[in-house]
Amino acid sequence: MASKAPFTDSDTADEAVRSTCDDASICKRFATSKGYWNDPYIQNFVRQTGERKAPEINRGYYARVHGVNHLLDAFLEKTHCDCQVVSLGAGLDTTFWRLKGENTLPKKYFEVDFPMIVARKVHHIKTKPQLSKPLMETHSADSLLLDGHNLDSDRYCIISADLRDLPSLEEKLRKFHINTKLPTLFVSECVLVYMTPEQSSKLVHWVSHTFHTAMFINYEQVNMADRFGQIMIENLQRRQCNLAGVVVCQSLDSQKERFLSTGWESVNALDMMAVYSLLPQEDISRIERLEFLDEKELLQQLLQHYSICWAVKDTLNLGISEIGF
Ligand SMILES: C[S@@+](CC[C@H](N)C(=O)[O-])C[C@H]1O[C@@H](n2cnc3c(N)ncnc32)[C@H](O)[C@@H]1O
Repeated sequence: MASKAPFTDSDTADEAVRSTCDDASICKRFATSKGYWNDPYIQNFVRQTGERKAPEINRGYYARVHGVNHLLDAFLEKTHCDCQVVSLGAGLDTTFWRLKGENTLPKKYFEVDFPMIVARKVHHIKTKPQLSKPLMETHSADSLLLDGHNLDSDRYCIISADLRDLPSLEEKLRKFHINTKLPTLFVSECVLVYMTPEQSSKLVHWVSHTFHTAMFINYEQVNMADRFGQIMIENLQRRQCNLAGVVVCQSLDSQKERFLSTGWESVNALDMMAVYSLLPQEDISRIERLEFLDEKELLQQLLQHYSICWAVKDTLNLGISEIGF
């Protein structure tokens, strides 16, 4: 009889990486409860805990969510939603429901994460009408697949896969009818940093060589070689969370190089301090009135240690290389 593989270090390491999904959604839920932005869906995935988050954390998440959404919405506009979106390491993200509510859904919205995270997400979708109802509205045929490991419908698909296993990821995306000829946006938020540089390079190389017209938005750490960056690394290591790809997070140039060396036509990168200053200032004034911020310097340091990098390959000449802040 085949015996079950023993529990390994990599199981512990992957468990620590999966737990970052809860960090993100708990922080997003807290920030929305304070009024930083509106997300009526996230409460279905995470309960409000008594734990408070510091104002600089809330502002950091505001910049992250608005920065990524700004680029994502621009891509949907340029392609008139005649496109696909693939959210890598999507966790408990709620963007599908936002886009459904705003009537800007792409042709199909894909998400990928580890099987355990997908199982949790699918369970919430099955049991919460606020999540399942919009999904059913976008689904015409009676071929909705909803098992513990995947969800597939006309417009929304959640796939269990390990992003480090490219052949398996590709097979699953094709099984769920990804169309490599349709303009496709890939999004990752603090995901590639948990893979080795070789693994993330292979992934971004595969995207640029497989999709005719594509964009990749990557939000993650930057300037990690300084003292503040070292403290961030040590804090995560204390939770057994190893940043296997941290060498790519040394600078904006090293972030860009990952894409320039893998066949993308144009690449841009900004740290989140710059993004924060380029977001609509009327809304920034509103959120800055929500909570008193004592530690202005800490906010600055935090924002200088995260970045958005976006890369484009525009074979169809849709003008997506013009997208920016
Ligand atoms: C920091 S969380 C971000 C979640 C979500 N995108 C958000 O911003 O709310 C990172 C996510 O990436 C997933 N992830 C990391 N490495 C992965 C891998 N090799 N394969 C699949 N998912 C992975 C984790 O499980 C987790 O859900």
